Amino acid sequence: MTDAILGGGETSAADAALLTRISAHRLLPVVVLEDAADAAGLGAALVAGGLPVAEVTFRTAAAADSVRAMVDAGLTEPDGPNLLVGAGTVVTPEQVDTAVAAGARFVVSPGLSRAVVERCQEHGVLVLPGTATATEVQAALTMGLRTVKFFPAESSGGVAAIKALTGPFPQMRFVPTGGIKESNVADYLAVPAVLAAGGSWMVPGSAVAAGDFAQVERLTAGAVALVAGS
Ligand SMILES: O=C(O)C(=O)C[C@H](O)[C@H](O)COP(=O)(O)O
Repeated sequence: MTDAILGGGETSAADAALLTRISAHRLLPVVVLEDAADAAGLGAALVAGGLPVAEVTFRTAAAADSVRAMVDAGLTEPDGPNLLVGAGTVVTPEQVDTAVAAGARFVVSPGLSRAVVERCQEHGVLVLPGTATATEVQAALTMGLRTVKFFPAESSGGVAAIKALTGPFPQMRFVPTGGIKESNVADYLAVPAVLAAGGSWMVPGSAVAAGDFAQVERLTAGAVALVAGS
């Protein structure tokens, strides 16, 4: 198989650079914000905890404003906190437009949608669509992708499933998400095909709602320490 047959290899240099950053952090915090007023504090807590990356899920009405608030607070400044902000739970092309306009640098989907992938490609924004089966991974490959989310990771076979998928798809890299926590994250990160692991345990909704960013920072620092070297 060649890249020509498969619709082109991944990625622009910009996408490759973002993947390198995500890979270096090893973790992709999945953030749910009900109120954009909490976004800057939450982003700052992630930065202070040593994990300057956030996937802001478009499950809430506050998502786009939350992304914008992080940008407006200066958190994404390359010479400053250098927080890498993306959008999660993006399921329609219109949401891609909204997320990109708000300042999202990457887009994550729970599933694989050609319409979403193509809209991201039109914007030139990195997309990590969800896959859970060989059929979906193969479809992503034909869309020119080489890195996908593996979701929902634990209930889709976990580490064993990812290892099995790397047999027929040695060129694919995975960002497993869903059911990953402190107790199993190292098992995922030990798989060479795993670029980073997504999770929400360092950003509990209760702490965010209470404005307890010190707790978020503590949990984030703990997560960073846990995966150091893995
Ligand atoms: O909605 C999406 O697009 C998602 O990305 C779902 C999240 O990946 C999971 O909700 C995170 O899973 P937990 O770490 O188990 O909380």
